[in-house]
Parts: sequence; C-alpha cells; structure tokens
Amino acid sequence: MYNIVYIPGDGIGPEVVNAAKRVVDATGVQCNWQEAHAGLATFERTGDPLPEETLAAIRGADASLKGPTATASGGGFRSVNVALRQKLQLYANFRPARTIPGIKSRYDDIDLIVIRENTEGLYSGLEHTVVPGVVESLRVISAKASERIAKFAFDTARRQGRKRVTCVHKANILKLSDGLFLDCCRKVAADYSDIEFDDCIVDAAAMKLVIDPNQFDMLVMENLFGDILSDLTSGLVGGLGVTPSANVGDDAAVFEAVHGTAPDIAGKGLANPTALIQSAVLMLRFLGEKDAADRVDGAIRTVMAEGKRITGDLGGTASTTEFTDAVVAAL
Ligand SMILES: NC(=O)C1=CN([C@@H]2O[C@H](COP(=O)(O)OP(=O)(O)OC[C@H]3O[C@@H](n4cnc5c(N)ncnc54)[C@H](O)[C@@H]3O)[C@@H](O)[C@H]2O)C=CC1
Ligand SMILES: O=C(O)CCC(=O)C(=O)O
Ligand SMILES: [Mg+2]
Repeated sequence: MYNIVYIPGDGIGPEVVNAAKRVVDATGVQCNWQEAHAGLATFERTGDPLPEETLAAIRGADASLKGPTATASGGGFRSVNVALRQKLQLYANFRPARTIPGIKSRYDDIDLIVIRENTEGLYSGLEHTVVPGVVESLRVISAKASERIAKFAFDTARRQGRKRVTCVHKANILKLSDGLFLDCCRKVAADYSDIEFDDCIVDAAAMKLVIDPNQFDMLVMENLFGDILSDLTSGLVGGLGVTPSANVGDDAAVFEAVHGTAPDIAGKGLANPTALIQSAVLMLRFLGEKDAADRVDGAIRTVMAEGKRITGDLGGTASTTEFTDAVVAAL
C-alpha cells in the first residue's frame, strides 16, 4: 500500500487528476490516496496558495500527483510550482517527449528527454523595482545546483541506456551564469566516459529541435530554457495534452503534466488526461511498479492506435471521461 498525496489544482486539474487516479486504481496497485490543496482556488478559500499542511503531506508521502495550478500574469501571488520546487528541493524536472503511434504530429519517431534545473535561474522570479520604470530580475546560477542537475542527467542517461547528453545554454552572452552552468556540465561529463557529451546554444537548439529533433537524445538546461523548450518538445509529439513530467528531489517527488490549467477548456470535460496519466506512469516507475506502469502505457497506446475515442486536441470527439473509460477498459 502506497501513501499517495493528490492535489486537484485549478482549471482542468480536478478533471485530469480524477482520470489519472482512476487509471492507477485500475492497475490493482494499492494506493492510500490523501487529498491536499494548492493553487488559486486554495488561495481564494484560505488566503494561502500553498498551505504548510500540503508541504507536510507531500514530505510524508511515497509520491504525489499534482494537477496544474494557476499563476496570474503580472500581479498576484508567486507561482505555487516555483515555491513547491524550491521548498521541497525538487531540483530535477524530467520531461520526456515520446511519439505515441496514432497521434498525428510532425514526426513519427521522437524519443527525447528534457532535464530542467528546477530551483534557480530567472524562473525564481527574484525581482524588484530599482526606481519607478526600471525593474531588475536576478538570474542566480550556482555551481552546486548546476552540478547536481548535470549529475542527475548523466545518471538518468546511464540508467535508461541513453547515448548522449547535450547541455543547452546561452554562455556566449551570459558568460558568467551560463558559463558556470556549462563548465559544471563539462566537469560532471568527465566522470561518465560511457555517455557522449556536447553543448548547443539555446536559440540554435530551438531551431534544430523543430527541423531535426532526432539529432538530440537528452537535453539538460537551466530552469527558464527548460520551461520553454519542454513545451516545444511537447509540440513535437502531439502537444501538451500528452506529455508528462516529474519533479524529483532527494526527499520527495511530485508528478504533474507539462501543461497548465487550460482555462479555455476547463470544466467542459474536454481535457486530454493522457499527460497526467503518463505522469502517473512515471510515478509508478518511481515506486518500482514497472509492470503496472508498462500496462498503463500499453493501454494508452492501444486506445491511441485505435483512434476512435481520442480527445479534441488530437482531432477526436471523446470527453475526458470517455477516453479514461477506454484506457481503463484496455487495461
Ligand atoms: N504545472 C503547472 O501547474 C502549470 C501551470 N501553468 C499555469 O496555467 C495557466 C494557463 O497557462 P497557459 O499558458 O494557458 O498554458 P496551458 O498549458 O494551460 O494551455 C496552453 C494550451 O494548451 C491546451 N491544453 C493544455 N493542456 C491540455 C490538455 N490536457 N488537453 C487538451 N488541451 C490542453 C490549452 O487548452 C491551451 O490552448 C497559467 O496560470 C499558468 O501559470 C502553466 C503551466 C504549468
Ligand atoms: O508555475 C506556473 O504557473 C507555470 C509553471 C510552468 O509553466 C511549468 O512548470 O512548466
Ligand atoms: Mg511551462
């Protein structure tokens, strides 16, 4: 019996979290689900978007499954995701993009992984007004966090039989900060002679990913570049509706999709739950439940290949529930 915390979140969050829970339960893996709260709805109810009891519940759980949480542009509270990743030191963000046969996309053979440093960089949102009309944002990069994420990337590459790790950076312009990140990746690479290492400047990497993604294998980068490029790699395999993500630290792990709250389709039963179900697959693998993880992956592939009960983002007409029913039936 695993103790799993689930956070419904905002927008489409409750719909896709419910779908992922149903699928995990259908595998027969025994989970004691504990509900915890975070996000905009939690803020409106309690005045705190990330209550201390939610952090404590995640710390005490075997793993957590999180729906997306809303962060307003401009004013409003600081991102719950950034706070969660920093407070729990979930330093590694793992975002695979893999072709699922049957889903129409530009390519039919993608198998990439984006590894994103999850605790520092511009994404921390450390900003202040210097004088009215002038704002400063701090982009802190440390050797400790850079070496830690590089090591995570190489260890993951080794465990998963990957051939090459590419550091994506802007060290030609950000000579000190990205220079340090690149140096740390080079230093760590020297300890992994069985895995190739190279680097690519981020603007060129974006172009190369669109033109010929298979020239890459695993990509490691700082926080903001990872945020942007992981949406791009999602787009290579069918979009945000299908790509999972894991936030992993030494003491806790939170599994969520790459996508956000999708306000344009929230509450309508239109969301594709595949991304969060695939995040639950990553969670099952993390828990050591390989057989259940493979079975869910296989069930999704069966439903996608059949193509009759897929959601609107993939060109189908199925609702979130109808697609989930089909996955459960295929299991
Ligand atoms: N991990 C998290 O909690 C994340 C939260 N967000 C938050 O979500 C809010 C909305 O952000 P947006 O930039 O609009 O990005 P978004 O990912 O919510 O939506 C972008 C587009 O993708 C579509 N989409 C996303 N997930 C889908 C799914 N499962 N099925 C079908 N279509 C899907 C949406 O309908 C929309 O057209 C913001 O407040 C943002 O801060 C954004 C990304 C991650
Ligand atoms: O925290 C947010 O609202 C956005 C998060 C996000 O885009 C991501 O984690 O990829
Ligand atoms: Mg993002």
